[in-house]
Amino acid sequence: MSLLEVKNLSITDSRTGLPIVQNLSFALQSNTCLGIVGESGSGKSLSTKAILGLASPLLEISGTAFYQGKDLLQQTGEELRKIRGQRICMILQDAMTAFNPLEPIGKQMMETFRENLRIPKIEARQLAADALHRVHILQPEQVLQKYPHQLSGGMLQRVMISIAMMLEPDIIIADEPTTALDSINQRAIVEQFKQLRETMGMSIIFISHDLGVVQYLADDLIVMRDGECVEQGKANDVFANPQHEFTQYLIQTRIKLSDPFQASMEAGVQ
Ligand SMILES: Nc1ncnc2c1ncn2[C@@H]1O[C@H](COP(=O)(O)OP(=O)(O)OP(=O)(O)O)[C@@H](O)[C@H]1O
Repeated sequence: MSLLEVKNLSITDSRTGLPIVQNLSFALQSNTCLGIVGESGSGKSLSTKAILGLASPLLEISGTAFYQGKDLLQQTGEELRKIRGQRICMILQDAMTAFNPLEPIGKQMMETFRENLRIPKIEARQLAADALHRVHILQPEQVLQKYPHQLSGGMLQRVMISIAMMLEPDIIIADEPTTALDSINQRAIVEQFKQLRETMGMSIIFISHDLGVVQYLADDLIVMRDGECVEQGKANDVFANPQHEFTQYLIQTRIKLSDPFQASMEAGVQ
């Protein structure tokens, strides 16, 4: 049985009546990575946000998204908040917006752990330090004292991933987590996602423009254009033998854009 099964997800702008996403269906199996690629504005982010109840209330959402016997599209805000904190985590492209700029990173990590894992303060503090250690952040105690603006984008991404690691969700949805990073940081983050799956058994939905990264990480692939899925299948098959002309075009043109990532992979830079 699939961990998450989305059927006929459609999203319409209720102000204009215009469809934004149409009849998107996919299944996420446990301990696999599903890559979602497609051009900008094709509805990749919005589809996953809608599933988690994070889309604007001005959008009309229909279809089903079953997770553990529950249709996420029918849950209350409170139930979805619980699921988001504990079972399905979302990691955003711009890590800076995920943190409160006015509080140190460590305090924010502790609050997240205390709320979702129901552990005492002292344990939460230790967990925050352990979390940073897990993602190879040196001198974690010092980093815990820092405010978000004092850390680089790559570092904040790692912090977000480390929080997700400790919460041990079933699913991590990563929305272009490497787009804002240079190739060395990109490589490190991609390796961390790989580890999440391999060592912690999580399932990942990985949204990206970078076909090289997706090819490296994904087991299954969805290709979106103009709010519709134009092709889906096993990632290896799609990359080896793309059927839809849009996928062929993407693979021919976009794979070149991931040259810096490929080069860093070949050089073995960590
Ligand atoms: N609240 C909203 N109201 C109306 N339209 C919206 C809203 N949010 C997003 N859209 C539109 O939905 C479409 C899909 O946006 P989405 O962010 O999902 O694209 P995307 O494929 O993730 O693109 P990118 O790769 O640039 O992040 C876009 O045309 C966007 O303008």
